[in-house]
Amino acid sequence: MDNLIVVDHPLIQHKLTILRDIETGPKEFRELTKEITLLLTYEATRHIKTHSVEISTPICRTEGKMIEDKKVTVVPILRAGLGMMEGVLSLMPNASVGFIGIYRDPETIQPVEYYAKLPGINDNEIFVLDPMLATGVSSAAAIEYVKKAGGKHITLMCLIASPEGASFISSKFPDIKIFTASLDEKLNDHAYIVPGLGDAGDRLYRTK
Ligand SMILES: O=P(O)(O)OC[C@H]1O[C@H](OP(=O)(O)OP(=O)(O)O)[C@H](O)[C@@H]1O
Ligand SMILES: O=c1cc[nH]c(=O)[nH]1
Ligand SMILES: [Mg+2]
Repeated sequence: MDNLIVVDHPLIQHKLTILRDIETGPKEFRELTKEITLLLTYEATRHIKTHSVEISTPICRTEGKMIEDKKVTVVPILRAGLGMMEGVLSLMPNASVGFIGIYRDPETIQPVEYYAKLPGINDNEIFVLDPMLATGVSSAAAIEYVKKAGGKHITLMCLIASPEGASFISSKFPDIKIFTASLDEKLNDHAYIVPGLGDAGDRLYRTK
């Protein structure tokens, strides 16, 4: 899978290990989700354009490079993607944010879309956020929605991907890169990622 990038930096591995631990409570879980996402963002934004600006240092005039984060749109998939949002926004505070609400029906394992509000996305760089790429149906539904709204430059960021989810997304959207902190072993009979971290939304918001 050429379009799957596993960002297995030691700092990310360390934080992901604590995140997975069943003993880690919601406060730390939220902090780690933000921190890992921030580190993933560093890699996932390598391709974004820079432009030259002239500035004065205390010594002389010089040219520097800057990004235009006003042309970036972040799209967390509710609920659990919300936990990743601040990690991206802390590096690109002028990005616009769109929200897509999707939950996975536990019986059918099909995505149920219940909310969507996207800003104008024009030619923006779009980062879809979904912490768990399990079967991939939720991310695929969100990507389809963003594409229908005119999104062209889409990157998917997740914390943990399953082989099944990663190959589903990469065959459906060969032009989309997936950045993940880990490619896990497999899905279990309930389509949960193994070893995974359980239900990301429940752990972020203590709903179970
Ligand atoms: O790859 P998939 O098989 O689609 O599974 C992944 C999705 O499942 C979870 O959402 P969930 O349905 O638990 O909703 P929540 O975020 O509101 O908890 C998770 O946050 C992903 O969006
Ligand atoms: O392992 C999984 C699969 C789907 N959703 C989660 O939150 N975790
Ligand atoms: Mg959930």
